[in-house]
Amino acid sequence: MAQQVIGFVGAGNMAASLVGGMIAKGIRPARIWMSDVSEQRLTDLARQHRVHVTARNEEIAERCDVLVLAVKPQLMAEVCAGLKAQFGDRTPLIISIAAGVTVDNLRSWLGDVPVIRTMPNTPALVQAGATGLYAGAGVTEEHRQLASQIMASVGLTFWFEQESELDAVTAVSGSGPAYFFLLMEAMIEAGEQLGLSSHTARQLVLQTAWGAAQLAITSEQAPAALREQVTSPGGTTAAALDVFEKAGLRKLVDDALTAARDRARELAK
Ligand SMILES: NC(=O)c1ccc[n+]([C@@H]2O[C@H](COP(=O)([O-])OP(=O)(O)OC[C@H]3O[C@@H](n4cnc5c(N)ncnc54)[C@H](OP(=O)(O)O)[C@@H]3O)[C@@H](O)[C@H]2O)c1
Ligand code: PRO
Repeated sequence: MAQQVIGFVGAGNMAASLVGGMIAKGIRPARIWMSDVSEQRLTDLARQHRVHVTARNEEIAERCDVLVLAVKPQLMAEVCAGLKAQFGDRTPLIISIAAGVTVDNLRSWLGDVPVIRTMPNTPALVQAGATGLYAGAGVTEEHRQLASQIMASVGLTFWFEQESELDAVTAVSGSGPAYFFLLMEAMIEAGEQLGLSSHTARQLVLQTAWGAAQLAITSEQAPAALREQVTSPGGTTAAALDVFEKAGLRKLVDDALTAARDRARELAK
């Protein structure tokens, strides 16, 4: 990757996951700046990752070639106003990771700068992320490659032609890790109820989740076929799956992802 300096505005959960993954992949910490309102958080990140930190977002705008906007969507307008004042004649590449916030929103606050909107997820921390990207007006092929390189350093990347698709990406993979964590929590609790120790239930559930994901990723067969291979007719798995299906799990998942997609749309307003 070229030697551009990359600044993160907002050093919370998602920014820390991206930075942790980028550094583990070999990007030099000296090329990374992070700003936040929490001095403690910055101190911890500087100690952990050896990145540059500052409490002034303006310093990121002054120093960095690429600005990754990683504050909550509701704060984005205010934060962008502070950044814009520092650009002068420079037009840094803007990469937003905020849910819902559109390229038009961002360019109305930041002016005529190239904006790439993205939706990563927290498994970026272990280079197992999935990121959707959309290029707005003024984005060059070089900008695209730079954003691809940053996000590809922490997992898979997928470019989209329609910006609206990023709201669906948010519902599927941006929020997605939380759905799987919820299922893990529920399975660990159920395992404990069935008499396993907390430690054993946790180990069994996590290894099973990891193994199922690895199998699904590496197999040429669809998840439905892999599920059928676990399910002996009249056996234990069939008994469990019958409970899930009768309770309307598929409809529940559909409703949940639609709610996430709709919330992303609302955040744009
Ligand atoms: N978490 C995810 O899984 C995920 C995935 C994809 C995309 N995203 C997007 O990533 C963005 C950040 O989400 P997050 O989950 O990482 O949230 P977060 O943990 O709350 O991180 C945001 C950070 O920004 C700080 N901050 C608040 N005001 C600021 C300001 N004026 N200038 C600089 N920093 C400021 C916050 O500090 P305080 O906490 O002290 O306010 C916090 O440390 C959101 O737009 C979200 O949609 C998140
Ligand atoms: N976390 C952010 C949210 O919950 C965006 C996707 C994952 O809004």
